[in-house]
Amino acid sequence: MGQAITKLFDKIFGNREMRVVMLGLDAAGKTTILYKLHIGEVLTTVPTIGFNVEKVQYKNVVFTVWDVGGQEKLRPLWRHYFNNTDGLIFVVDSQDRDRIGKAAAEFQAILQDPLMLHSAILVFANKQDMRGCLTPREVCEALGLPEMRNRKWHVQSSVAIKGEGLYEGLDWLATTLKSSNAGRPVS
Ligand SMILES: Nc1nc2c(ncn2[C@@H]2O[C@H](COP(=O)(O)OP(=O)(O)OP(=O)(O)O)[C@@H](O)[C@H]2O)c(=O)[nH]1
Ligand SMILES: [Mg+2]
Repeated sequence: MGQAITKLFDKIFGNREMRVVMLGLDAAGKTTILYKLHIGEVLTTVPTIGFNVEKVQYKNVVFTVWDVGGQEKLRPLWRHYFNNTDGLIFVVDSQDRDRIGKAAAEFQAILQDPLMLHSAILVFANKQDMRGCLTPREVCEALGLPEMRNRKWHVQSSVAIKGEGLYEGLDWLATTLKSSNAGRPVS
């Protein structure tokens, strides 16, 4: 009995490991976000060909974050990262008004993949420091999130180069994933 309670307690409050895939068009700021979270610094990035993967600990959740290159020719490869994914982080360059429609089309395509039907969705409306950018609400509407039923989603305003909004986003993801009992206990 005591053991069963301890196990239950661990399941709810113990450390958990979550697998997260971070996608978005090229130059949205994915790699900047990953390394700001991982080492606390802004690195000079080059366009990602392939992927970067790092572990990021937040509170008692260890996120394994896969940051996949967003150039057009690389996007068909995204689906290879969908398996066993607990959460999707979709990064939008809020200043790139010309390509918000393209970002929305790619976003909708990801969500329709059978492997992604149950993943929680965190959107970073990034580059909020840029003049004339779309507001987080505009990004939310452009992506079609308000019409989305039966999905857990959240739009977080961010400035990756200053680290603003990043931990707030992870906080939502950690809380949401834990409440749906996603992820695996850390062994
Ligand atoms: N002003 C501003 N620039 C940013 C912000 N976040 C990222 N950048 C810049 O945007 C450029 C692209 O950032 P990356 O992190 O390389 O973009 P990415 O999404 O990884 O791009 P791919 O690897 O090609 O898919 C870099 O010059 C970053 O410094 C931000 O919040 N504000
Ligand atoms: Mg990159």
